[in-house]
Amino acid sequence: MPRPDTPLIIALDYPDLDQALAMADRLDPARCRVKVGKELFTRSGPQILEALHARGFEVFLDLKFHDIPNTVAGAVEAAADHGVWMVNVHAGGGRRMMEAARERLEKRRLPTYLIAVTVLTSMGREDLAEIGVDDDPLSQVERLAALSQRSGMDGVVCSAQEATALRALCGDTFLKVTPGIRPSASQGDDQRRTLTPTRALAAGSSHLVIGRPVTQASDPMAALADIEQEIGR
Ligand SMILES: O=C(O)c1cc(=O)[nH]c(=O)n1[C@@H]1O[C@H](COP(=O)(O)O)[C@@H](O)[C@H]1O
Repeated sequence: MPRPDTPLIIALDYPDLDQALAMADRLDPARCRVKVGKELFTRSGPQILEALHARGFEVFLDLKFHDIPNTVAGAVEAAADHGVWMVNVHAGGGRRMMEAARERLEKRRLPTYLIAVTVLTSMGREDLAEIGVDDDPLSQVERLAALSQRSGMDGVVCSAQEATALRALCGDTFLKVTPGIRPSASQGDDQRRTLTPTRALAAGSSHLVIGRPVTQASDPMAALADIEQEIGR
């Protein structure tokens, strides 16, 4: 099946397999990718990946691994063995952790994209101060993105607010996967650093991760169609 030519990744943030697949069955694998996160994977296990692959979806397994290098390398290898399109780690785990993960994929020639989370989009300057980072989110994102690139990552997770700066710092081909996408009319929820789909793409996001604005909409398909129309797809 050809790779979908779309920046959209729909976050299947549901508490069980049935609800996640009910949503997936309404989506078109030619028009979006899907993301499986911590809640769904912890409840359903790898069978959700098999079910989504059987439906033709490319899957971003978002488990944000953050542990010692050997443990993360093994976890990333396990994810890649499930055939996922993309997997992520926390850049805060450091260079040796990211390099170990990259080396493990290289050794097995596994094609899964490996990206690193910089600063969660739910965090603002005050949240960073509380964990001892006395800096603005942009500076910390730039620092961690540069480290991620040096450590062999294919890209980062960041907010779209930082995408333009990262394009200048890390180049066009370095992936900028951006959650915190909020169509103008909808709410921010627990997100702090948000942008609309159109502005996110204009800023240089390579992929838009969208959850609640679609999954919690009264008519999810209409919400998705609005977003596709907004970004000209
Ligand atoms: O790695 C992620 O996907 C991620 C990183 C981040 O910094 N912020 C963030 O929101 N996410 C994920 O992106 C999705 C955003 O969902 P909504 O806020 O509902 O659109 C959730 O599944 C989050 O777990």
